[in-house]
Amino acid sequence: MSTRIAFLKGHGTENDFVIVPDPENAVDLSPAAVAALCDRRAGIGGDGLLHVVRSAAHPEAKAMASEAEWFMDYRNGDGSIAEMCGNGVRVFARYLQHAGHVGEGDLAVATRGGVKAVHIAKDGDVTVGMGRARLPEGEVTVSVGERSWPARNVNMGNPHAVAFVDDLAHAGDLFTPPPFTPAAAYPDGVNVEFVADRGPRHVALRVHERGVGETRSCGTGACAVAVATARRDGADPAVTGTPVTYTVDLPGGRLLITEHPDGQIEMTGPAVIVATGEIEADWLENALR
Ligand SMILES: N[C@@H](CCC[C@H](N)C(=O)O)C(=O)O
Repeated sequence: MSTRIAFLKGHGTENDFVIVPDPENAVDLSPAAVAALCDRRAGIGGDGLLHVVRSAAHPEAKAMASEAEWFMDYRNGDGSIAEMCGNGVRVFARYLQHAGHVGEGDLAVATRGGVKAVHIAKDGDVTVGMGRARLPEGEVTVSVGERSWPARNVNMGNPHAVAFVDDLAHAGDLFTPPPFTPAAAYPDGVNVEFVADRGPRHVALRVHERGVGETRSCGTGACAVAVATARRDGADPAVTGTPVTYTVDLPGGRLLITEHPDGQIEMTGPAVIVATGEIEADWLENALR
């Protein structure tokens, strides 16, 4: 008889994830297995996968176990590993609540980008403390087809290139990675955000996610965009002593990003569990042949 592996499906502003609860880290999730599960036609489908493991049971998270019981082992849809996923943390927290591991209020989640403070509000929104942005110096250029734009290099634990455009349609087809220069700016690839103004402290973006393609939302991308836009507009909370909040519209919904005077960034938005099910282990084995 075929064994089955429990899974859930969830999304945060339509950045969607296959969720695999595996407290003792017993499920073998090779890059090929993750890519098969995230395949939208032959698998379950998702931009990425959230492997839910007790921190104490994962070699990369053991050191964080005293601060955070659960580790978000995040994978991109192509099976690659990323340092951080902002929407993923919110959906991960929603899963922990759904499974009865935590209630509303505050919790800590271990990630490859460190321990993140999360708040599950009564109204359903989930806020995550994303840490500080790093803004490496240097000129970066990104291209789509014949067009090129200067971009701001912003690191939110994972790398981003933020380009301001007049019209989001100019970014064209973002399924394939937009080429960038210089190559040395992003030795491990990059997430690319195209941003257009919508009003005071209000922007809209489209994104190509490294290891995925064009997605309908990217949490770290929204944070990178808020910081890049604030600096472009001459707003730096570290200088003024006043927090700055940007409304960021993405194809899949809206995120609110606040940067505090100490540089800490908070992101708030929805996180939804859509379905629960079982993966046929035989199917997965065959898919990997
Ligand atoms: N969707 C995520 C970002 C996921 C990681 C990214 N594709 C990378 O490779 O860095 C988010 O919500 O932040």
